Amino acid sequence: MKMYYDKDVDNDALAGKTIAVMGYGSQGRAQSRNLADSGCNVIIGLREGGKSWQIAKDDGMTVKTFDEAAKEADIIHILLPDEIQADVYEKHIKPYVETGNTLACSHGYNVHFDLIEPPEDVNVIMYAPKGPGSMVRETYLQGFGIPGLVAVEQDATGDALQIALGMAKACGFTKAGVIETTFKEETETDLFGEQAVLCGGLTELINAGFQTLVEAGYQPEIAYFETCHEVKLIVDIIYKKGFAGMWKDVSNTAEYGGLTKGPQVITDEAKEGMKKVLSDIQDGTFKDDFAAENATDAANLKEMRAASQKLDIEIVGTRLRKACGLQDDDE
Ligand SMILES: NC(=O)C1=CN([C@@H]2O[C@H](COP(=O)(O)OP(=O)(O)OC[C@H]3O[C@@H](n4cnc5c(N)ncnc54)[C@H](OP(=O)(O)O)[C@@H]3O)[C@@H](O)[C@H]2O)C=CC1
Ligand SMILES: CC(=O)[C@](C)(O)C(=O)O
Ligand SMILES: [Mg+2]
Ligand SMILES: [Mg+2]
Repeated sequence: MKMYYDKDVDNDALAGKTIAVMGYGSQGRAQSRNLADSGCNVIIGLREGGKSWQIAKDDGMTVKTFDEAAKEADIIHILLPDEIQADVYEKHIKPYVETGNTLACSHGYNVHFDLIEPPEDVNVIMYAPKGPGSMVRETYLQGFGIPGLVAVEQDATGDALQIALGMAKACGFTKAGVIETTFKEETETDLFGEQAVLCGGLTELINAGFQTLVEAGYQPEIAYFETCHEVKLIVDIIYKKGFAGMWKDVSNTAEYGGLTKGPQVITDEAKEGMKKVLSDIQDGTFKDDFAAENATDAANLKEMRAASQKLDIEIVGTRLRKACGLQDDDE
């Protein structure tokens, strides 16, 4: 495992280079502001008339169409939703990519699954934060940064890795450190993590716990505090001190109960389910499924999103977070 920190970065790696960040959403806004605050020459590529055009302008960014930004850029960093990157690349980026340019991303999905096939005479790099856009910006402003990954798929100019490290450093990631990986490893592990643990698995676990208590007749508010609100508090300990630190911080009662009953909940069957999630990612089943979903205007996703927002835990949680002054109403 090779890890890079601030000290490993050539501070001239980005000298004289114009960076076009395509997209100004969760990652685009956070990374663009970090890059700009670190002294990089950043322009933003967006579709005219979209919501983020004015947001970027209000942030003081130089905003251009995708085509204009791609024409001007030495480094084109694509921070658009994965499902639309290939279309925007083909129509608004590919015609302007020149020999020696750099194509960058923060998730290897489109390159790994050959949905974007860059020309051979450009650098193809990735630097990926292991966390959401909000934390990319928040930790940077705190003078630190979240850890991440860095990968080089193509090195046309001989300094592709240093360009990736320079951008990661400008975003704050090399303060915590970035691990060198490949587009395949980042893509497959990131998809697995968000499906089986961080987003999919965790919400199913929390909701199942909430439903179990409510169906047994306990107050929904207590069920919410116990199975959802407190998850952050426990995970914050794991984040800083690992499992051992958490087990040490909680009561012996919780430690004994957790160690004996945890495997009764996350059973071998759950582990088999995780292996199926991973094999579906590895063999392209998920990629094809996601492409089919987006070919139908993401109808199923919209239906599932609407159903999720109507869950009892969401109703109870919104009410409680407001009552406790915890509700964060930003988008
Ligand atoms: N979200 C995260 O925390 C993380 C994301 N990543 C990766 O970063 C990349 C960007 O993800 P993320 O920041 O979440 O993306 P977002 O969904 O937040 O991107 C929104 C941006 O994309 C533009 N956009 C959306 N749809 C279209 C469209 N059809 N045509 C043109 N522009 C469009 C929006 O512009 P408009 O205002 O015009 O709609 C907006 O600027 C992805 O590869 C993702 O996997 C990696 C790590 C973490
Ligand atoms: C925030 C993050 O790392 C995710 C879950 O992989 C994503 O948003 O794609
Ligand atoms: Mg991720
Ligand atoms: Mg992801």
